[in-house]
Amino acid sequence: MSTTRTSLTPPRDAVPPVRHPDAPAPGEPLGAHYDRCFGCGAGQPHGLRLVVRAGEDVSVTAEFTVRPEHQGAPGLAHGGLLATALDDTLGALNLLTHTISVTGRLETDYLRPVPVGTVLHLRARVLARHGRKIYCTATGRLGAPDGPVAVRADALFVEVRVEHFTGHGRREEIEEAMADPDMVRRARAFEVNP
Ligand SMILES: CCCCC/C=C\C/C=C\C/C=C\C/C=C\CCCC(=O)SCCNC(=O)CCNC(=O)[C@H](O)C(C)(C)COP(=O)(O)OP(=O)(O)OC[C@H]1O[C@@H](n2cnc3c(N)ncnc32)[C@H](O)[C@@H]1OP(=O)(O)O
Repeated sequence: MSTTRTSLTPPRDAVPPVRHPDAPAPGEPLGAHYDRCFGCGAGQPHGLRLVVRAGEDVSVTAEFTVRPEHQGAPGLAHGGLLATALDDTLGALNLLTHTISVTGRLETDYLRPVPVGTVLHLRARVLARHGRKIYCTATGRLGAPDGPVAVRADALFVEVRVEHFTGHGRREEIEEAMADPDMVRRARAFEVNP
């Protein structure tokens, strides 16, 4: 892979994103894309347990409460975990567009420290799409949806087929996921999305 692909600015002929007609209404919880996801899964005891909701247009909101196990310095959240929270919130946009895409590039700005105990209010939205490339952006605000911005990210997600997971994931987790009819139904439904 080339290491020179740095632009996160959508090209001129990128198209606006489309919210899928079956996407949950604004304010509705989106649930986890995978129960054992480190970001949003309820079945992941060590995870961030993000609570994600559909937003307006092609956007989502999420809340993340910073716990003591998330520290990088005394009393402050670890930057990598904050990037994870942004990444997972961006990933939840898949549930609005009915697309399966993965992070290709994530560029994060850390603007303010985030103390333990903070509720970080995250918002992500898709800016544009160009072929398989999905350009999106996210912010994390301290304490309230209109609080000061502590972290932000621009990202490029790349659409993949379900074989991305079945071909690369460890066999035992893939078999477990394939045994879950909801998971398989969702994956297939997303794949036929034009
Ligand atoms: C039963 C199984 C169920 C499976 C699940 C089903 C349903 C769930 C539904 C949704 C949930 C889906 C995902 C999870 C969501 C959230 C979790 C948070 C998000 C993550 O945490 S997700 C993990 C981290 N993520 C990775 O683990 C990716 C590793 N990586 C790769 O797998 C490849 O690298 C890939 C696929 C990215 C590309 O590979 P590829 O071979 O398919 O495509 P290619 O390289 O040709 O790129 C195509 C075009 O993207 C441009 N491009 C690519 N990479 C770029 C970069 N870095 N910078 C700038 N541009 C880039 C190229 O320049 C080209 O552009 P152009 O078309 O203009 O030439």
